[in-house]
Amino acid sequence: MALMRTMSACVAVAEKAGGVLRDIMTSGNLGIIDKGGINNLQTLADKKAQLLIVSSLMKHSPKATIIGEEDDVDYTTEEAKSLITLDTSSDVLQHSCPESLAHINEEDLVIWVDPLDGTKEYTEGRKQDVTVLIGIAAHGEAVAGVIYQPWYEVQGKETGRTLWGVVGLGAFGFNRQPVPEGRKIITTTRSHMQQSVQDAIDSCKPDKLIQIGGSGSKCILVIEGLADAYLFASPGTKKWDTCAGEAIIKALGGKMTDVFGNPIHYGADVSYPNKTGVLAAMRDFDFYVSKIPANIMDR
Ligand SMILES: Nc1ncnc2c1ncn2[C@@H]1O[C@H](COP(=O)(O)O)[C@@H](OP(=O)(O)O)[C@H]1O
Ligand SMILES: [Mg+2]
Ligand SMILES: [Mg+2]
Ligand SMILES: [Mg+2]
Repeated sequence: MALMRTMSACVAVAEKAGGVLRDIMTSGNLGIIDKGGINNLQTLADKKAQLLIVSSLMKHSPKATIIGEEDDVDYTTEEAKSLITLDTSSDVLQHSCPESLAHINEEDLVIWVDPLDGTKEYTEGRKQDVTVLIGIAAHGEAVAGVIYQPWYEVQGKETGRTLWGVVGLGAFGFNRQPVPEGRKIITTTRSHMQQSVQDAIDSCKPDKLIQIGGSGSKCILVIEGLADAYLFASPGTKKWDTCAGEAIIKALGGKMTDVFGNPIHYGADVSYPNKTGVLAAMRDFDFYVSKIPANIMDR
């Protein structure tokens, strides 16, 4: 039961954090900082949303390990206290914990927090690419996750939406399109393109390529059947980019690994970077793995 209790808080705080992203975008004062490297930005929204998420979860689930993307956030301030919420999601709490995860205790949980995924796109006003990601791992595996999309449009209104899932229970909050047999639409980065990424895609000979910002947004394309694979043959993403999406994709019967088909480990002491890239698909997973050249990351 610990997992569902913590998950219910993760869903509620992801939605609240989405409100922070909307408010800061509306204010027009993004406070953009360059963290170094290629298109590796931070804004006031990344920091404030992480402050809200992590201080709330520390209070709600104090025995869990919580790891957030931004490393310069001070949780001891008055602002941190004022942002704490102990809200939970009744949508989550109305489900029982799947049998396979019922033995997990709060201290077994590692929560990976990406307060704003798609920061580069956020700074460019590409709001549809932006998500809040909170993934929960237990014994090194992604087991539950929430993706909140603050600017998702319903009938022309930016109402936002929440996708969440638990392995063994299922996933909720989206519509999966029927997908034609054998179709190969690949989605990948738009702001971190590299030769190795292009080469891996080319060897899969896709019918179409969709380049959008954010790891969460690309997971959503795969989840909804608008893309068949998320392929990024490069280092660059970190555990907080992939944990939530992996859990939801797995809950639906799909798979996410590195580009060679090796599992991604999410234990508290793993190194953050996904050094050997990301591959996710709901079907034909082995096809994509079979097309990746063994030396792809050396290019
Ligand atoms: N070369 C790189 N350097 C730093 N971050 C990278 C990166 N490649 C990908 N990422 C991070 O991975 C996430 C998805 O990237 P992309 O949009 O290129 O697919 C983004 O998360 P954030 O926006 O949370 O930082 C992005 O910053
Ligand atoms: Mg970032
Ligand atoms: Mg991210
Ligand atoms: Mg981020």
